[in-house]
Amino acid sequence: MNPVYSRAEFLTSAASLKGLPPETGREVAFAGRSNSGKSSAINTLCQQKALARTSKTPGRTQLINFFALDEDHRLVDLPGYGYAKVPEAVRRRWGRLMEEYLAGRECLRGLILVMDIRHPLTEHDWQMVGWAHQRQLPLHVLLTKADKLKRGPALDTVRQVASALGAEDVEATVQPFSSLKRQGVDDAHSVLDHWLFAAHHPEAEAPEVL
Ligand SMILES: Nc1nc2c(ncn2[C@@H]2O[C@H](COP(=O)(O)OP(=O)(O)OP(=O)(O)O)[C@@H](O)[C@H]2O)c(=O)[nH]1
Ligand SMILES: [Mg+2]
Repeated sequence: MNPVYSRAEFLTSAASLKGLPPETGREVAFAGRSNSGKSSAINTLCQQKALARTSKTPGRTQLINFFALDEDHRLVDLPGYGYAKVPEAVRRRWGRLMEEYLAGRECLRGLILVMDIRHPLTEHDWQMVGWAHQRQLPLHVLLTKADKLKRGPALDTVRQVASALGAEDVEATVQPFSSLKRQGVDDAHSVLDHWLFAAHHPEAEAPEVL
């Protein structure tokens, strides 16, 4: 494991786009329904118990939480969605904040979409997929709480989700994950390493004219 993850520290919380930290380096955001296990996944991937606050009560916080791996690399815990008891005005505000963050944040290098393996691809999940697709942001799906299903049904769900995304022409990778059992940690680290730390490919850029 890349040692930067275990060195992660809370950086800041933002309630609006004005509160975002400066756009230095790269970041990867974790989005998902309330209670899907985003904060738990961040803690598991960083080998820390209480880096991101987890809760049995969904829909508590509407903040974007930033965790610094080092000066130039961040993991971002986005506010959860889909919680029925949230008032309409809060929901609308959430939509605007997410859309603007996802569309405008240039240092954002990829989106990890976290879904409970027993309830994948809700309407709001598709909205996140759509926003990522619009700016061609790489997308990786963590199907969390995989410990709640037997291996066969879990793998079936992985295939179903991959094919549902493929049918909409969305390029994405999909994996089972469990914070409880620490399942899928290496696969998720590979994706993060690639998005956050892989070198740019200079050949993909326009050649300099001498
Ligand atoms: N069995 C099991 N439970 C999990 C797993 N991951 C998270 N949970 C539980 O699910 C609940 C919600 O987890 P959180 O990580 O707080 O979920 P969240 O997506 O950050 O929720 P919000 O911050 O409200 O959006 C907690 O009670 C966790 O203990 C997992 O892999 N397996
Ligand atoms: Mg959370």
